[in-house]
Amino acid sequence: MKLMQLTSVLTAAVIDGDGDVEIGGIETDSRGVKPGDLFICLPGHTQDGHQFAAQAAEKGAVALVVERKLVTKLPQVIVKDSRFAMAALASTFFNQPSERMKMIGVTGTNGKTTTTYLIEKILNDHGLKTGLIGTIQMKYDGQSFPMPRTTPEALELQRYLNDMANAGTECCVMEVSSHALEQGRVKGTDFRTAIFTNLSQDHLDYHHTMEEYRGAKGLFFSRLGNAFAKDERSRKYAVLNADDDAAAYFAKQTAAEVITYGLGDDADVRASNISITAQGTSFHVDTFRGQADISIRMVGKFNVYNAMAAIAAALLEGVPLEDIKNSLESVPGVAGRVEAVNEGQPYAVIVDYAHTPDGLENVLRTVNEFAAGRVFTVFGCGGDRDRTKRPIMGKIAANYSDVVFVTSDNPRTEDPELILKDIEAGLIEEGVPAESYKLIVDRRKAIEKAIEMASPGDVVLIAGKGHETYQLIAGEVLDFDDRIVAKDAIRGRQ
Ligand SMILES: CC(=O)N[C@H]1[C@@H](OP(=O)(O)OP(=O)(O)OC[C@H]2O[C@@H](n3ccc(=O)[nH]c3=O)[C@H](O)[C@@H]2O)O[C@H](CO)[C@@H](O)[C@@H]1O[C@H](C)C(=O)N[C@@H](C)C(=O)N[C@H](CCC(=O)O)C(=O)O
Ligand SMILES: Nc1ncnc2c1ncn2[C@@H]1O[C@H](COP(=O)(O)OP(=O)(O)OP(=O)(O)O)[C@@H](O)[C@H]1O
Ligand SMILES: N[C@H](CCC[C@H](N)C(=O)O)C(=O)O
Ligand SMILES: [Mg+2]
Repeated sequence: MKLMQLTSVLTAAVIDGDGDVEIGGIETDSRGVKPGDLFICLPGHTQDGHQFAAQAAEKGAVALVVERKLVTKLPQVIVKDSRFAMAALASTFFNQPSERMKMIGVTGTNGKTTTTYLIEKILNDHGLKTGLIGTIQMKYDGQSFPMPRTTPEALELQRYLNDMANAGTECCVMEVSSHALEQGRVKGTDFRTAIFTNLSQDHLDYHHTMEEYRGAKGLFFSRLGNAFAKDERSRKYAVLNADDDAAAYFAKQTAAEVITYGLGDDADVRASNISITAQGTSFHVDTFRGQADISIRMVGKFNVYNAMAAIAAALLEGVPLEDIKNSLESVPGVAGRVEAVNEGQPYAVIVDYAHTPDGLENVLRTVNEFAAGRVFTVFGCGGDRDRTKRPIMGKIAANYSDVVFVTSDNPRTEDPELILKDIEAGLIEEGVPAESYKLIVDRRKAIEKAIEMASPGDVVLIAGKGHETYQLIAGEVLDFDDRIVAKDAIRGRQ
């Protein structure tokens, strides 16, 4: 495709130089440029992509997209916002892949991964070829790929969506993080259904205040298109958790048809008679397409919410409620989400990805509902991320546990001991006696210690890292999997 043709989607962009140059690919990282590429200079949070234009040229870039004119021999396309340009050019270059599939997106502080997994399962069982993009992986057409982040950057996203659509995928269900919305990573992606799970504290390092954080999530709903399009395929839906205060705000922002779920009588999809055991959760559900009694194999009231969101989304795709029920009941669980580590030991060990105050409180409430004995919680908080959540999570852990093992999550570039101290501040403020908690920097040792102390009937909850198979310490990526470490510790004791 010629530069002029590709960039014609950017009405106000100015081309300085030869617009007839042939563009073979698009790249935003100079280190990955291949001959024939168009290099887009992005102003980042730590670096300015404009500084790498010369390096990109050396590696064979044939044109640049810039926000300010550079001294260069290459033709350059001058734009106001190169992130917007990236989204527009990527979706054009890859032939608008989101218009070739039904796109379902899930945003919210907690429950995105779980909800996307449920929807993917229901739609695939129904015979709709469905792909998935999110925290754990991307998968479609029997293949899966690990993902470095929850929501890919616009350029990668359009590339992946194109691969998916070309493989015959009919629906794509993906997680849409608040970072992605704020950075415009899903601009150029045409969503049919936007789902909201819940809003609670996280990422205040990035969004600063809860209002800003809510505003970022709101972008998802305000950007959805027309609810009343003539052909059904083009209609838009906002599926909102009516029990969360933010739902009313999102409902106001959107031009899509609002479908609600929750426990209240007014919700379009509403659950009642919730019953939780260590094996799973059962509930009754009333919907705009009938009612059913459903028993899922995942524990926790919060999973009833995830299931309701999935039910609403699947009903909108025409899946009968009876089929939805069968699919939901067949899901064994999602990796690293309330995942039991079972080596035949007389106490329970559970690995969970709760890494926010609300997530931790929810999973601990659930654990307390079925724990026959004491509850031991092993957890930490990630470094280079929201610091204000640390003491809050410390308090929550103490309130719902008999003993708390405060340890490292992914310290990244921070001093691990100081992160533990931030969490301890919450424990001290709460007046938790010193014998009720331990600070153990080494996560393996903390897990071993908790498991060593467990008696029959006790529950050891290991929270924060879930499916992760690594630990990020001082810039290094070390092998670490809570499930394997816990297994070794259980076996070591036996
Ligand atoms: C805060 C944030 O989201 N940062 C993302 C952002 O980084 P940045 O703006 O700092 O980029 P930068 O390093 O300054 O570089 C600017 C430009 O120069 C280019 N560059 C840089 C160096 C070089 O040698 N050559 C070169 O061309 C870069 O490719 C980039 O285009 O753009 C980068 C490239 O796309 C991302 O990798 C990076 O994600 C970082 C790694 C990250 O950790 N993000 C997390 C916080 C995140 O996005 N998390 C959410 C999940 C949140 C949730 O749970 O809800 C997610 O969606 O995963
Ligand atoms: N609907 C929910 N409400 C509150 N907490 C939840 C909900 N669903 C899951 N959780 C808790 O949050 C943890 C993370 O769940 P999940 O991975 O589905 O969320 P996520 O939104 O994808 O997280 P991330 O932002 O890291 O991608 C779970 O392990 C569980 O403890
Ligand atoms: N998506 C979340 C993951 C946090 C997982 C936790 N293990 C950590 O490293 O903080 C984030 O980017 O904040
Ligand atoms: Mg996720």
